[in-house]
Amino acid sequence: MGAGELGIFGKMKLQPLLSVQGLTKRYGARIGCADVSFDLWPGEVLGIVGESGSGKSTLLSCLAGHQRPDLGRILYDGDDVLALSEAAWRRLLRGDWAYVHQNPRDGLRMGVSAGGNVGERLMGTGARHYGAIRATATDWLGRVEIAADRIDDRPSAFSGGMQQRLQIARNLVTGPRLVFMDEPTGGLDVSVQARLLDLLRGLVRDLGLSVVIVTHDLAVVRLLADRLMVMKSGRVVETGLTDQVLDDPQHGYTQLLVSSVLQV
Ligand SMILES: Nc1ncnc2c1ncn2[C@@H]1O[C@H](COP(=O)(O)OP(=O)(O)OP(=O)(O)O)[C@@H](O)[C@H]1O
Repeated sequence: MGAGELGIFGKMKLQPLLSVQGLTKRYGARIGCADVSFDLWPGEVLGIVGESGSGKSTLLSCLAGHQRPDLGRILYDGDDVLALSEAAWRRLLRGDWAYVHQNPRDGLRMGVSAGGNVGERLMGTGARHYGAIRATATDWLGRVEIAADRIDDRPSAFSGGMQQRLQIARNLVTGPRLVFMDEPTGGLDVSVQARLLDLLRGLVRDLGLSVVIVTHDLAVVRLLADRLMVMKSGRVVETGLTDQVLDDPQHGYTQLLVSSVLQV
């Protein structure tokens, strides 16, 4: 293939969107996560599962820039994100990356209206026209099944499920390419969880999102994740296609996890 032909393809799908190599984070003598490596391809959903204390949150917080790993590399679109300038980091976090917290209060501004929560993130990427921002916010509230007449209400007046859907709208309004999710359905009633999962699945599919999702709930990854990574004591013990791992687990720990013998 000549150089001209390569140019046609550019960066498109020739490299992973996210490439993680040897990521390690210790808390003193204790291991948070150790030597974690994986690639995430555009449009792929990777589920990270494991019992409490297995290192899922540590890994996610290092990936999303909430903590700095002790060792390892994180490449996003080929760029070393640990070497980015502050300004470049902020740009990434404002638009291209999104983070859905387990507790919507951690991802929303509770004193700002629902429309303001969505509009604020849009403004962070340069949107300035009030009418256009409000129209986009209204559209996004609709996409997460929040009635347009709630646009001026504060999230504190919303149910837990609505707050979580609003947090999702706030995150996705900028059209991020990479979304981190930390137990997005945790702490919700079972029926609310089912509706949220359905919504998330539709959005992920329609928008072609690349997602890293951490959960202890295997039903969540069964529905959402293309591929699974199983963690134990900070290390990856098994990876594979979701159905393969759940239906035919190879590692003893995964077998326990799947048979629900482990308290996760
Ligand atoms: N801030 C911290 N200081 C010290 N040790 C920590 C800290 N955060 C996590 N750890 C330790 O790191 C290891 C991994 O914990 P982590 O919270 O990442 O696991 P997890 O799989 O996300 O668990 P959970 O599902 O309960 O959140 C555990 O041994 C934990 O005690």
